[in-house]
Amino acid sequence: MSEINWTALQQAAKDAAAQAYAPYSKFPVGVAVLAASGKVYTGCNVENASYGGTICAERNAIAAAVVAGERKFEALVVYTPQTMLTPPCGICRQVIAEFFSPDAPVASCNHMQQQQQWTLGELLPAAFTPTYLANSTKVGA
Ligand SMILES: O=c1ccn([C@H]2C[C@H](O)[C@@H](CO)O2)c(=O)[nH]1
Ligand SMILES: [Zn+2]
Repeated sequence: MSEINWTALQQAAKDAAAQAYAPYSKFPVGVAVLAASGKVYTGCNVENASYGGTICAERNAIAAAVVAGERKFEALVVYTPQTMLTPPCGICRQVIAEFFSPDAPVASCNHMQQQQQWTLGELLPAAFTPTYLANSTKVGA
């Protein structure tokens, strides 16, 4: 694994947060993901008048990377202009687990230059991953 440039990832996540569409929550979020290719992709939260249609910054960043051909990732950074450092929500943890290994770092940073870090395995232990599907036995087949 290459050395992770946290400062660059934090700046990319902050720039993405500036594009957040969050008129309802007023809670802008930006995310940067580092792909195994070395490229960085970003996403912001995109809310909807039908609140359940909202998509988090994490999932938008991962989707942007996937459409560019990426399938493996080394790090994810969340930026929020909040005093409390916010980890990804449950749905996003599941989407992160699809493409990140359990020991991959997931970090949260803010406008106060603070950063907190977890591994994906800490955020989502015993994750349901594609491995389980590959090992499935068809009942009745
Ligand atoms: O890690 C997080 C947490 C929340 N949100 C978004 C969803 C919604 O637009 C707003 C408030 O929950 O923040 C994210 O994008 N990422
Ligand atoms: Zn989320």
